[in-house]
Amino acid sequence: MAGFHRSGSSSLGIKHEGNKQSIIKSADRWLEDKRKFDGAENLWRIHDCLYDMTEFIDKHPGGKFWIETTKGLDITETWESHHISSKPEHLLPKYFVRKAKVPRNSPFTFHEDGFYKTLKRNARPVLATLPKHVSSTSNYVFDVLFVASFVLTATATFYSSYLIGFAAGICMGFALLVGHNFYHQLDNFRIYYNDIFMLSSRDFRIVHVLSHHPFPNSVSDMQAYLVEPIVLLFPGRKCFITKYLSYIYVPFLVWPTLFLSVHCVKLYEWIVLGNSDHIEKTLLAWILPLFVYVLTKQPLLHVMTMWIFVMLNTGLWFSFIGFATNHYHPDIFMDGDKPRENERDWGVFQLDTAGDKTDVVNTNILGLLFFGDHALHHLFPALDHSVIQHLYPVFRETLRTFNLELRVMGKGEIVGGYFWRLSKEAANPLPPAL
Ligand code: HEM
Repeated sequence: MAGFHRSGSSSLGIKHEGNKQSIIKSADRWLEDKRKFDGAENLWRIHDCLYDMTEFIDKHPGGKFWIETTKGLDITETWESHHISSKPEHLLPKYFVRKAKVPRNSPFTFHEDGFYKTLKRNARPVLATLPKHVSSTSNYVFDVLFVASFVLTATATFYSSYLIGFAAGICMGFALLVGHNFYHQLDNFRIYYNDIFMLSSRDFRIVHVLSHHPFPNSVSDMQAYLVEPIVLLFPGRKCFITKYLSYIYVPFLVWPTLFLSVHCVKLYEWIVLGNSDHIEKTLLAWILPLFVYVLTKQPLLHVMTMWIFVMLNTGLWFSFIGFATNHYHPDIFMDGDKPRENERDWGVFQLDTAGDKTDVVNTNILGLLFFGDHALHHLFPALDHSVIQHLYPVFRETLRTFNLELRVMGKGEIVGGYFWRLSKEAANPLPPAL
């Protein structure tokens, strides 16, 4: 138990070195570390086969990014969960190169008669009956929040109102929470809204889509160890400061400054260290202060002060809803806890590591704003929030078939559970149960 998060060992048996990195972790380091253990031999690995997808990069209907970024990785989990139709399976043999030489660095299974594959098959006919425009609600909500964030920030600056600045921060926080819906989908222009609000679309797609989603709460989940050793979520020995003071410094210091700190590190790497990789995406964040400066004609210092104030509130709101919820209640499995003995179905693991909030299950817009319908989103991340609503009947039926339950908790329980997790050292000795 002691020092688990520092040694990087995993009760699931996953090898990864990510949590040995410095405080501000780099998404590219995560990719590098994973390549070392995936046995993909500079190709693309899916289950135990290797494929050469080079020719397919520009042809991928889900966009170039996914294939280009994942060269040299085992993409089994992401591939399985981001496609529901059987089209990709039929296409795959065309790119087959050879069998992999080493076993997968992942304990998860996708058996045809297991929970996840059964759910996927059950979902297909439901999805086929849904009209195409069903997902447009999310687009409208995101567009409105995007425009409102600009208007509120400009108004706050013009009237020097920190109250309006606070509202702008909340609005932008919601915009980023809704924006999360779009990261998983095919390449689309709306992901750049997030860059403008200081959340790098490239980094977040790696940290969240390629790392957190396939391997939630495991040593390979970069989101869970992102700010180690300041925020320690895994079981293991914690020093006095992290154990007793994180209740204070996490919500009042780490959350508000999250985006600004990462942004400053990126600027430092560019200006001082000369690393200009993807710098154009980082610089998109300056569109907002530039717009406010030109529109309001206020002194630059005032524009910058208000922008920073808005971003502090954005970080706070986004982190409060995003991090303090869903994954970290001490009853929820965290790598280091005792895992299930014989059940390694990937879908069951998603249920073991995700919690749902009582008041945002099956509520469409509320779900979109507050990270609701979390378990279903984890099972089908590429589906728009407005679409996953329609899967509840087959989801519940499949849960019954496999004698499983959806883990639903009250808001207070989830938030309290997060802070309890910050100080919890002992690993859970019993496997998770649903
Ligand atoms: C990291 C790996 C991958 C990710 C994250 C990913 C993601 C996606 C996404 C988001 C879509 C759009 C889904 C939609 O709008 O309904 C998609 C579509 C698709 N992808 Fe991928 N993809 C990956 C790898 C692959 C690979 C290796 C293949 C090769 C067979 C592939 C074949 C397809 C096909 C054929 C579609 C169209 C599916 C359909 O029309 O039903 N993808 N992918």
